[in-house]
Amino acid sequence: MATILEQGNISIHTENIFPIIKKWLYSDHEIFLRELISNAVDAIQKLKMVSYAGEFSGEAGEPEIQITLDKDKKTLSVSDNGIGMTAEEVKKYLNQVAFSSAEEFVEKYKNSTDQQIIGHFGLGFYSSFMVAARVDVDTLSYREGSQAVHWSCDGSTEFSLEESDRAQRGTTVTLTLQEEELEYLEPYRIKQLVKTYCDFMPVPIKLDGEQINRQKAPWKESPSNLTKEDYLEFYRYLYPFQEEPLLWVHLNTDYPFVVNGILYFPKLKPDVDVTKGQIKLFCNQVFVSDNCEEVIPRFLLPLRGVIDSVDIPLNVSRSFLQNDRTVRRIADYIAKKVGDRLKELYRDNREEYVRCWQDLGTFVKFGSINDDKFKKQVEDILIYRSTAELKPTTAETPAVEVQSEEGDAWQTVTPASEASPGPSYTTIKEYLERNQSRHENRVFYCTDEVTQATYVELHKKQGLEVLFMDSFIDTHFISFLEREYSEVKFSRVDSDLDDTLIEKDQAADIVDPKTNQTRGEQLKELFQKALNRPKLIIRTESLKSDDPKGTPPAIVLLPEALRRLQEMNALMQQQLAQFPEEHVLLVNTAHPLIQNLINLNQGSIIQAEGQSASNELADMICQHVYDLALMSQKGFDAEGMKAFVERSNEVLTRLTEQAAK
Ligand SMILES: Nc1ncnc2c1ncn2[C@@H]1O[C@H](COP(=O)(O)OP(=O)(O)OP(=O)(O)O)[C@@H](O)[C@H]1O
Repeated sequence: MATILEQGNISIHTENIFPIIKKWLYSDHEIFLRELISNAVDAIQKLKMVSYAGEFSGEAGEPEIQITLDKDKKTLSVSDNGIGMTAEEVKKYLNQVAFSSAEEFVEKYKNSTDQQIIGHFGLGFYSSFMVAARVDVDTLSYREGSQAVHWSCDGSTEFSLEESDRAQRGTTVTLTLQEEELEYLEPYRIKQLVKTYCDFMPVPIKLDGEQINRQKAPWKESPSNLTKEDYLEFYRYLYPFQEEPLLWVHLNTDYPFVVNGILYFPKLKPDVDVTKGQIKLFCNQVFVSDNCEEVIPRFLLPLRGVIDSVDIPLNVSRSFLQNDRTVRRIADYIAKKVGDRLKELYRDNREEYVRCWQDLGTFVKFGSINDDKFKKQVEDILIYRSTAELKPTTAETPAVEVQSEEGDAWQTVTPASEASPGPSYTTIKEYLERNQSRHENRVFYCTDEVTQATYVELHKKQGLEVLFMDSFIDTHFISFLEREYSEVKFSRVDSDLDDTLIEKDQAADIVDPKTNQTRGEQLKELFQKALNRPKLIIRTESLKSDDPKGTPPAIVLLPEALRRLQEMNALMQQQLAQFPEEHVLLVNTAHPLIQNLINLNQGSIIQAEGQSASNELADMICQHVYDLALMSQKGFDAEGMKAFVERSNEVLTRLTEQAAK
């Protein structure tokens, strides 16, 4: 029989602390394991420290934590080969420190209705009583000549302390589980918990001899020790079966707060919910939370990876966290690092920057709209694909100031590819400077390269530079740019035609003595009659070109203000913008087809009263020209498509009949 060293009452001030602990956050009982393993890790680290300090000269052995499950005895034990405790320490730490921290915690939160406590850290050792009917601690201190001791407590405020015959240094905490907590005897459940909370703890955690944690936490390593493959491997580990990230940033600072972490830029998809964070929050390699929406700026939510900081308060509510000064400074630090990373890539590897821009751009734009500081940081590296043929970008292009701190490493996923001309990219500033003499303070942009191809081509042919603003965030971003550059007018290529695209057409003004109408008026009337759309505005202009056949016979224009109104209404009603009936059909009088049309129609006027065959054909061709112009603005509905096909066949039949005559 072991010598009983002491029996007594644990000094606590809150009566019946156990029922409160047991009830505390029922769903979070599982954190007891995290707490026990954290204590075991601490005990192992402490042994290292006393060893370094020369206070321990014995054999430390390989650090390790063992979890043992015994279904018969209904026990779960966590065993470490750390520093251990003397009888005095057991009394001090388990009876007083542990209890007082548990008491303090319960005191603080027992009336709290806010269940959103971020980490539930600090409950410590006594969280065991959430699941255990009895807790036994068997421990032997590293101190020479120590007597091993056994502490036991059955959940009441009474404890017993006896001598133990334990021979190995370290501590074993054994929980005899309550009947309703027997799930913690299942190996799969323990593996799952270790994987969630303790995967990156720096000591091997073993269950039945098998190591069940990954142990290595790359974010704690020096960036210079990590290869590209290490970063990628870690990403795949955290987010299996996902596309490779574009690039990453390794956070590593000790002052004025401690933050470590690796943040990855994933490829952004329009359907990704950017309001849901996927960055994992850790505290000293212990998993805290699956998102840290309160810790990082909103616009950084699309990023993935890990942030680890002991300076983020965890026993607080999420709303408190948001307003915490240190947390806000940490958030600013992270945003700045991300901005620096992008600037560095822009400066050092422009090709790579451009390659990733399709995805990065959305992110950078989102950040610019949402965060003024970030906007200032990245405004010079916001680029747009342009129709201008600019010189291939090189590393010598305007340098961007990048602040780098020792220890921060920036890596890119793909090495710079061989220089290839590729598409040109420009900043708005460069665009405005380049085009100042031709169209001051005016930016032409295109939101859909395919449907707006005709318009882009028209601009290009006349040497007007068009920017592609075709990512899903760009509609919002253009409004943002307009606020930023208040003196600049942004016009979509299909909103109106710049004067430089139009030639003064003398012929259109000639009055036909037979009808007393100008050619322009005749055409307008012809189209009005054929199309019969009262809201349609018909304009006749001669489009400038060396080869009129190369320009379209007609185009549909949608005035900028009108289109935006439409888009806004649609947004408010959460619908897709409908194509407004009120739009402009610009008929290109320079095109041979339009010239022929006038002749065809005139022929019919002379020929006969009423609707002649050529009259009919002219009408049909008008409708056809309109349909073709409309096609680049909107698709046909079923009826429109049917009419278009039928008319195409009819027009072709008539034309072939005429040609065969
Ligand atoms: N496995 C162990 N080996 C050695 N000492 C231990 C062990 N477990 C607990 N202790 C001692 O008991 C004390 C109380 O533990 P407890 O978990 O309640 O609080 P803590 O670890 O100090 O802080 P926290 O509340 O953040 O967990 C510890 O500080 C430590 O000195």
